[in-house]
Amino acid sequence: MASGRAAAAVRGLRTLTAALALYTRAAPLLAALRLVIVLATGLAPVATAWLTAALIDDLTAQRTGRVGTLALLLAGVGGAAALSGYVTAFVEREIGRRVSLAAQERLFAAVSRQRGLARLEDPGFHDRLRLAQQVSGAGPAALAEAALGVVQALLIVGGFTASLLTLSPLVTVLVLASTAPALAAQLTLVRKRGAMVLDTAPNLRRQTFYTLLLMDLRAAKEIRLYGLGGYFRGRMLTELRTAQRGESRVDRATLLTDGSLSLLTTGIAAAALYGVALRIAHGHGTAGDLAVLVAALAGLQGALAGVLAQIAGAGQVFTVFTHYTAILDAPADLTGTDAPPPGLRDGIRFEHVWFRYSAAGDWVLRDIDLTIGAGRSLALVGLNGAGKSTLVKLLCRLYEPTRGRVTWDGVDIRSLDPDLLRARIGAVFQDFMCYDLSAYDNIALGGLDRAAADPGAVERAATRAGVHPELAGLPAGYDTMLSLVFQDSRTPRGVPAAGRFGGVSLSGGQWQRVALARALLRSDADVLVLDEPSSGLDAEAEAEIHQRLRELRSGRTSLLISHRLGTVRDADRIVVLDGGRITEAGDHASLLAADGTYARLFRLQADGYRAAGTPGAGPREGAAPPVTAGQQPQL
Ligand SMILES: Nc1ncnc2c1ncn2[C@@H]1O[C@H](COP(=O)(O)OP(=O)(O)OP(=O)(O)O)[C@@H](O)[C@H]1O
Repeated sequence: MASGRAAAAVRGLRTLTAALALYTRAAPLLAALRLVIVLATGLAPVATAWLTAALIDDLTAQRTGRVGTLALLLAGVGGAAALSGYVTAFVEREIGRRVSLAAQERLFAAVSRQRGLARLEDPGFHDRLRLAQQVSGAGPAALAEAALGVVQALLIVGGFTASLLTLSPLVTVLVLASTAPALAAQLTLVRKRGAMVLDTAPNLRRQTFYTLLLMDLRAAKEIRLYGLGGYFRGRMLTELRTAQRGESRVDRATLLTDGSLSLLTTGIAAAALYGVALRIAHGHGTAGDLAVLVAALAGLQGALAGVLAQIAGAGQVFTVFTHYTAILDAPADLTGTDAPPPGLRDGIRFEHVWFRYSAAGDWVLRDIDLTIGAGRSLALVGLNGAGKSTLVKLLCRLYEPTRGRVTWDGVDIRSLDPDLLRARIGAVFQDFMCYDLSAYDNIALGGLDRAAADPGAVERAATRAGVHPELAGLPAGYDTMLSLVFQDSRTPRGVPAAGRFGGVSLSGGQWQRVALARALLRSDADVLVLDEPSSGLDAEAEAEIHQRLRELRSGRTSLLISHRLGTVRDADRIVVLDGGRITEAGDHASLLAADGTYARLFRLQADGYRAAGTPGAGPREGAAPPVTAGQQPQL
C-alpha cells in the first residue's frame, strides 16, 4: 500500500517534471520572465496592504512627512500589478503556443516509434492516445502555469501569514488549520475527476467516431441510402449522455465540497473581524491595523483558496497528462539492428509460422511453411478469411509471428530494422489509402526521397500503372487535388498552382491504379506485394495491368493475391490457403492435374464465363465486353 503510494508519488513527480521541462525548454527566456512576474505579483498584495496601513495611520495621526511618497509607492505597486496582468496574458499565450508545438511533435514522434500494428489496435492504447492528444495542446503549459500559480499563492500566503500573526495568532492558526480539510477534500475530488476521465474515455472515443462518421463524405452514400443518420445520431448522443452523467456526478461532488468549504472560511473570517474590531474599539490597535487585518484575511483566504483551486484544476490536467508521458515512455514495439537488409539473394521463408491477432483469438495462420524464392513469383489464393492478407502483413513485419519465424535470406526479420525492411518492399494493400492530397502527392508518398531526387519518377510510375493519361488530363494535371474536402492546392514542390481549381474525385479503379503507381515508384524494391491489385478495374484495364505486372514481376520477387484465378495462372508457384493452412501448392498445370480446391475454383470461374458466352445465356445487351484470357469474375 505504502509502496504503491510511493510509486504513484514518483510517477506524479516525473509527470510534473516532464511538463516543466517542456515548458522551460520550449521558451526559456519567456519562462524566466514569467517567473519574475510570478515573484513580483506574489509580493505585491502584502506590500499594498502594508503601504495602505502606513498611509492610513499617517493620515489619521496627521503625520504628513511621507504621505506623498507612500501614495506614490502605492500607486506604483498598483500600476505594476495591472501591467503585469497584460504582460502575463501575452507571455502565457506565447509560451502556450510553443509548448503545444513541442508537445505535439514529441507525442507523434512517440506514436511513430510504434512501427507495428498490434499496439495501435489495442483499444486501451487508443483511449490513452486520445487523452494524450487532447492534453498535449494546452496541458503542459497549464500544468506549469498551475505550478507557478501555486508558487505565487504561497508567496502571498507567507506574506499575509506574517502580517496576520502580528495582529492575531489565534486567527492565523484557525485560517491555516482550515486549509487541511480543504486540501484533503480537493485531493479526493482530483482523484474522482481523474477516474471519471478514464472511465468516460471509451464513451467519448465512440462519440467522436459517430461524429466523424456523420461528417464523412465516404460514409455519406450508405448513411443516406440506408437512412442511418438518425441511428448514428442516436448512438452518438447516447455515448455523450453517458460521458456527461459521469462528469455531472463529479461536478455535484465539487459543488458540495466547495460550498461547505466556503461556509467554513466565511465563519472564520466573521469571527476574526468581530474580535479584532472590538479590540480596536477598546483602544487596542489602530485603524491601520484593521485595514491590514481585512487585507490579510481576504488575501490569505483568497490565496489559500487559489492554491486549492490550482491544485484542483491542475489535478485533472495532471491525471490526463500521465497518459501523455506514458505514451512518450512506451518502449518501441519492434526492435532490430540498424543494418539494412542485404538485397534479396536466396528468398523469403515462412518457417512453421503460427499467428493469431490476440492471445484469446483463433489461429489465423497455422504452421505455414513457405518459401518465396528470390526472383520468383508466388500467388496466394483462397476463400475470404483464409489468411492471405495476414501473411502479407507478417512479411512486412506489421505483426510478429506468434510462433515460428519469417526469414530474409536466412536472417530472422525480427532482427532487421522494420523501416529498412519495408523500404525493400513495394506493396498495394487490399485496403489501400486514398489521400486527400494532389495526384502527384498521392503517388510520391510511395518514395518521397525518390520523387524529390527524380522529377520524372512520379509520372513514370503512373504510366506503368496505366493511370498517366487520366492524371495528366485533370484540371491542373498532377497538381489537382484528389479530394472534395480540400479544394485548392499548392503543388508538392512548393510552387503555387496556376489559379485555383476545385478538387476532383477519381473512380474506384482509377484510385486503385494510383495506389499501384505509389507501389511502383519503388522501382528498385526487392519484393513486390500485390494484394488484389486489380479488383476494381474494368476488364480492359485489368488485362492491360496484368500484362504490365507480368512484365514488372518477371525476374523480380513478387507475391500476388487475387480471387481472379486467371490472373495468377502464370505465377511460378501458386499456394492455396484454407483456414490458415497451406492445402495445395504447385504451378497452374500441376494444381489443375491434382484436381483439388484450386482446380474446383478455377473451373467454377471458367464455367461462369462459358455460361455467359453460350447462346441464350448472354451476354446481355449492355453487359461488359467479352473478356480476354486472364479475365475472370471474382470468387
Ligand atoms: N486486425 C485484425 N484483428 C483481428 N482479426 C483479424 C484482423 N485482420 C484480420 N483478422 C481476421 O483474420 C482472418 C484472416 O483475415 P485475412 O484478411 O488475412 O484474410 P484474407 O484471406 O486476406 O481474406 P479476403 O480474401 O477476404 O481478403 C479473418 O478471420 C479476419 O477476421
